[in-house]
Amino acid sequence: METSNLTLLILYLAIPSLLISAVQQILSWRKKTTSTTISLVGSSGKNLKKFPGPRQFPLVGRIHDLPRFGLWLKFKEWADEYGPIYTTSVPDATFIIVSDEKIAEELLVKRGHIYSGRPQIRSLIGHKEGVVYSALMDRHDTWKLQRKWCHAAMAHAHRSHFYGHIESETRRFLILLLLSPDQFLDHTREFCGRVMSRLAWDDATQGRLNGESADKTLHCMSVSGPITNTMTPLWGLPGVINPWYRYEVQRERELRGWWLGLFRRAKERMRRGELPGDTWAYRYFEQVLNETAPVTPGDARVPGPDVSGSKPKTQEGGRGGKGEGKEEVFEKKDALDQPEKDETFASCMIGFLNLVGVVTISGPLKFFEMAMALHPEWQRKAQAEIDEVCGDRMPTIADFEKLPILRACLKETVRWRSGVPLGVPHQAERDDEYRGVKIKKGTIVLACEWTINRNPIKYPSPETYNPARYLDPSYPTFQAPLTRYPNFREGSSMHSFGWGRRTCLGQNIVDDEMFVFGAALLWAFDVTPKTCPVTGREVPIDTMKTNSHVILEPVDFELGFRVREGKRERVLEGGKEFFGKV
Ligand code: HEM
Repeated sequence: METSNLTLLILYLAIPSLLISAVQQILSWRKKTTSTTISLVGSSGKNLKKFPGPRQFPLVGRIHDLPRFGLWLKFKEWADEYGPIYTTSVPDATFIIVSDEKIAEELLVKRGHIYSGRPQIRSLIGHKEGVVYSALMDRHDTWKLQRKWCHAAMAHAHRSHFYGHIESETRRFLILLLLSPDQFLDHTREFCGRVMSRLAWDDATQGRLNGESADKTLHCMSVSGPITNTMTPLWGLPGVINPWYRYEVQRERELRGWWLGLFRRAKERMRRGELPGDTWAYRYFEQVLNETAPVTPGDARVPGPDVSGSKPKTQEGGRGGKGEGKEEVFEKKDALDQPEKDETFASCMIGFLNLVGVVTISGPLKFFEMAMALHPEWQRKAQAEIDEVCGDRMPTIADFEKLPILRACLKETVRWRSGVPLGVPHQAERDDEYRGVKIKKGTIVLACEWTINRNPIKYPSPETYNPARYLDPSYPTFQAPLTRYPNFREGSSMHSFGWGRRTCLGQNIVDDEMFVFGAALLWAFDVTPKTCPVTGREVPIDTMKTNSHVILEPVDFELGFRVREGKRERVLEGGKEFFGKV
């Protein structure tokens, strides 16, 4: 059948479902109008308040002028018009959009016991229930177990500064940049994918796939993704004529199968005593052997105590753990024969942690590369600092305290071009009232990061890329001592990582990974805009051109990377671990 015929057939079949949904909408709208009218007149006879916001239209709310791409820009425009808290709606959902840190704090942190659910993303199957995407689950036992485990695993790895994986992958990245600078966007994302895959399974070869898979998943969960995320009634079409549903079933099956395969391969290596101790998989299997691993809720076994303080199985700078405790592992190997549902639970828990850590970091790193090219004055300041501290050796996390200018450049990058510009939506788990306004269970509360980052009082001249905000005491975001601040774990501007019970679990690795990558890049290379070989002019960079997922990466821009004097040999030397003699 030709595509156009197929489209006609789909539309033809979709019409009854859309009509039914429209009738349902009218009925529920009438019901809502009546109850809203009643609730607007309180027992005292006074009108009750409601939040300001754009005028809502019957059936559609404001769906017609919510762009599928760059939604945060529209939310900022409305914030300028309606203030720091306003309401809007689309069919099936009411939103409260918050653009002020204090209000977000009051709702999402102080009232975290109410506002910590996650709203339904239409095209992502069963995400609220679990077990696949912990960041998108409602606040139930599966989420609690996964969050607790991931939190402890991340904290444990951070104490060893991620076992040197970041430095080692950075050395590989630098050599790739030397060899094929035009592919810097791919190299940057692959770097992030490899760090995560090493941490998860000791399998860096999955790094590229990790990025691609994260990209596909993000597409499916974004407003800009499948049309069924906005035209939600289409999701109700029967499976045979529902290409979006069929695609999603297949995609999720592949994702889970891939994670389970990696999990089982790691388990086999654990049985043979060959899995390094510097991986999250090792940590989990060790807990299974000690019967303290978290298991699927409802399982007869109860999860044991948090074992994050257990002795690390790595040695400084080395792989460690290989073969350690080998005999004991063999003796107890039957304990690793788990029910499939426990394997699914654990493989998704580790798999998702590994997936979420790829583009969340590669987006900000790509923006950092862009910012350095556009602001050579800041690049030079950061390089002067790096040269003084590190000289001929590549920077490592040990240089953290001594490189505040570099840290300020990184921190300002995440403010200037947010990686998660909408924030991640929270959902009211029950009815509530805030500042005299009733908020219904199910309302979606969005603290819009893009707008919060543009508060002119906290961030004067917010559109300007200005790392001095974190270095100069005259700015409201400055914090001392500069040996410690700015960073991505604490202090000012932590709103970038979300709120309350759902706060990001990746802050530690963001802090280490962005620091080492940024410092090493500027140590080895000068980053410039690209010069067109034909015209000799600079190729313009559109700093707003990004994908439009919930997590942003800049796209379609070119840069030049010139190895700095005396650094070529050093870079080649550092890459030997991966490439031998290049
Ligand atoms: C600059 C990079 C990053 C930014 C800006 C960021 C931001 C965020 C935000 C805004 C949320 C939602 C918080 C909320 O709902 O209020 C979140 C959640 C989360 N992040 Fe990150 N993130 C980053 C990197 C990472 C990394 C590298 C990892 C893991 C390796 C990670 C793991 C998570 C997880 C697991 C959640 C879900 C928490 C939950 O729902 O319980 N993030 N992050």
